[in-house]
Amino acid sequence: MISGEKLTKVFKGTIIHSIHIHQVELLQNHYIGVSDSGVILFLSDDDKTVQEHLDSHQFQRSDIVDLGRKFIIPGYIDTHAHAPQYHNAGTGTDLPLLKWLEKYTFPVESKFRDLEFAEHVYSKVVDRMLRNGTTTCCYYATIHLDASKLLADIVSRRGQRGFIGKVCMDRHSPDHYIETTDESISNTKEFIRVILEANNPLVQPIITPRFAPSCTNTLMTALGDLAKQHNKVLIQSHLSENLDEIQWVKSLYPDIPTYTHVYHHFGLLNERTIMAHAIHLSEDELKLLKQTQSSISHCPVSNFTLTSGNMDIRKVIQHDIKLALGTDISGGFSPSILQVMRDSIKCSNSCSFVDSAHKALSYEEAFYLATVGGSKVVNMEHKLGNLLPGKEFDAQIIDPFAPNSPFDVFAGDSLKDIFQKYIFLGDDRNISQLYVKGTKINFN
Ligand SMILES: Nc1nc2[nH]cnc2c(=O)[nH]1
Ligand SMILES: [Zn+2]
Repeated sequence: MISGEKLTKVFKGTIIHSIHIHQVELLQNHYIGVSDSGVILFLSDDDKTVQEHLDSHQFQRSDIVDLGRKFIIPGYIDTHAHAPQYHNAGTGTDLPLLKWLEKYTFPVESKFRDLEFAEHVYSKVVDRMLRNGTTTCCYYATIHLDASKLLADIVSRRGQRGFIGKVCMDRHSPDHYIETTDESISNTKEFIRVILEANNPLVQPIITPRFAPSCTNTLMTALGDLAKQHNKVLIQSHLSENLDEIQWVKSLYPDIPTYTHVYHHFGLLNERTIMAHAIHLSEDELKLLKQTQSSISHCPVSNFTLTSGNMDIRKVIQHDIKLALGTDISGGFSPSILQVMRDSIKCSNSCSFVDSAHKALSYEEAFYLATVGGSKVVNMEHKLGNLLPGKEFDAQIIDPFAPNSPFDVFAGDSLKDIFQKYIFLGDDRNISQLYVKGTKINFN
């Protein structure tokens, strides 16, 4: 038992979560108890054990919430999303990365100097992410300090867990959307200071060089130094997404062997680093990511939409690189990690068409990546990812029989069938309740 904690919530019914990449546990007739501080105190189907917990906390059996035909799963972890780009989600899907950045993305991001506009879009994106079951999100904001603070504030007010990055870009960017090197460094320092001082354990800063081409060597060096100084703060960037981008990096750094080595050169690869996309990596680059304990955020919806390519997920898993999923709003058009899970399976299926040795990703593995995988990538596997005792209760109550549910359950369907139908066909209509650290989120 975890001492000193007051038991405030007990649910009885089906709990579904991952322990290992190949294994989803479907636990029926279980009890899960949550403390007032949002920590899971027990998860058990043993009557005697449960009764002892209830007795020691003087918790009345009549206060146990029976889940009925609903089930509890962990909240989803989106390890790569651009909050300002939510404004464009579902549009501008006709261009590859570099043209897409120039035509659609930089123009919309530049509008976030206007705090009223920022408040409007940021409130919508955080609500939309929560509505889709994302309890933790790694957000890129924009270059604007005030709007980035505002995003952190909105995430905090709505009760989501978030890593918020003020984007850094001091070169190769349009005149209307660029910062000086000094501004980028001093505003990043200020942003980190303000977020850390706010002292909300759910909301953390994340160091965010947009990608190597948009940061000068001076800026990259300063961000590497900052990462060393703040040795708990995560780092996020983009890596090897598009062939033209890779060529560009090669021309900028002819003396550095690979794109991945560029980040390493500036001290930006370590166990706190999340690299989005990482599609076209060589063996040496995969080895470097593993050696530095850096992570990959796999963003297949975006990779299909921007025609960036198929990441070979099996290769990444075989290299034992920390791996999770990202929506990459709005390169990816969907805010739903369920959609990302489905596209990760499709991407892997299509890898198997050209490589018969490629074992396609299962839905169980995709679910693991969306939950436990995410927790490892944000270095919070001791607190998040599944519903084991001692972890924090970031959870979704899923109702497969919700009114207007997008799928049907038939008499012969097993629990496993129902869960699989939810993974492939479910959506926000199936989310009955959402919790972050034991606190129920009110949907707007
Ligand atoms: N998908 C994606 N790739 C990028 N590379 C640099 N910036 C971006 C971005 O905003 N989205
Ligand atoms: Zn991105």
